[in-house]
Amino acid sequence: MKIQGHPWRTVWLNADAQVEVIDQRFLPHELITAVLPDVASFERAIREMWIRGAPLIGVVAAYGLAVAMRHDSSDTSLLAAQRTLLATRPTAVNLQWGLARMVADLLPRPPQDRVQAAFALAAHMADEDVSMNHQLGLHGLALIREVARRKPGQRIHILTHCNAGWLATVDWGTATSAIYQAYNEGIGVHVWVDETRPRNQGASLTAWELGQHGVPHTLIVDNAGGHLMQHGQVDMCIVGTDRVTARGDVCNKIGTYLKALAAHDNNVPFYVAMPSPTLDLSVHDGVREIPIEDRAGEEISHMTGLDAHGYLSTVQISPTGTPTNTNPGFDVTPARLVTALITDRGLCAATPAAIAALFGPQPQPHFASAD
Ligand SMILES: CSC[C@@H](O)[C@@H](O)C(=O)COP(=O)(O)O
Repeated sequence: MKIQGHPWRTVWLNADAQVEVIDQRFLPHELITAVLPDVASFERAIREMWIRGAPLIGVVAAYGLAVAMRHDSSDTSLLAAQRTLLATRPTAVNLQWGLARMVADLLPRPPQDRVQAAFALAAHMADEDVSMNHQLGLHGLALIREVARRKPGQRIHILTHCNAGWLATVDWGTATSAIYQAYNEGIGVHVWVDETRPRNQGASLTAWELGQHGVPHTLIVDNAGGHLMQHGQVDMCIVGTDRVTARGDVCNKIGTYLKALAAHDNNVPFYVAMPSPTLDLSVHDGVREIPIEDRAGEEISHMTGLDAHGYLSTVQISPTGTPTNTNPGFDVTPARLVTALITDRGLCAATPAAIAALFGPQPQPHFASAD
């Protein structure tokens, strides 16, 4: 998508053939990029959320293995890099998926062929992410067009949570892909952007990227969604996901579940945009089986933003010593609250039968243990 009119992706190979990313920690206030020269820098970039969002984590991790091969293309180096990167964030299945796909391709090759093959596959995965997101956006677009037909001349209000925009992917985004495509064809969309405490990905990232593209939007506090739904001000919710189970449970940023409950209570359709790599057929009961990332308490007790002089600064908002040791990064929305999954293969009911029919059995990936 565009930043100040110029097309960008979130990850690319620069003129020196180094992997470069947008360092999202500084958005929306500063647009800073970072070069990732070795596995340690990839580990930091994923763990400390310089880059984030399930699809992007998968692709950046794939590039991390390519860079590892450049330094040492042995089996030992490949598997060690896989283990290191796999341990960075537990919830988004795309991380396992991206690493496993790379290892399955590289391990059978002689070490001297691995660097070229690794960069080629990582680039292919980046391009594939872009086309899958575009494709699933077309299926979401059909849903938005349908609402537009029922409300001629009126705005279509779409609520989204966290950032499942292009910054969470290589391009287009998942939840935002349909929104960008609807906007591009002149449909009057308006997005309610949940701020998404504690890290505020909605306020800092979704609001920024929608604004850069010109999509009308309003930032709301996380607690406002239910009220807006009760007053008929939300036509549909579209969120992204970090992992969908074989029976259709959806893991996504903390707070998604509450939005799904409110949507259910108010007959507002609740859609989940899911590219194929985010489906994990090895998991059924999302609440019991998906590992939920436990994050630092400072995300609750502190906030970062611009101060009165325009400098980025961090302030404490809770009393010194208040316990903040419970900070789950994600929650699971049970399948029964999901109206449909918007996937690159088409719309899919969040049921075991519909998911199996559309996605079939997955080949077993080659996973290294994270411990
Ligand atoms: C297309 S991204 C879907 C999800 O990854 C997104 O909504 C989300 O939960 C991101 O979490 P984050 O912790 O910022 O990586």
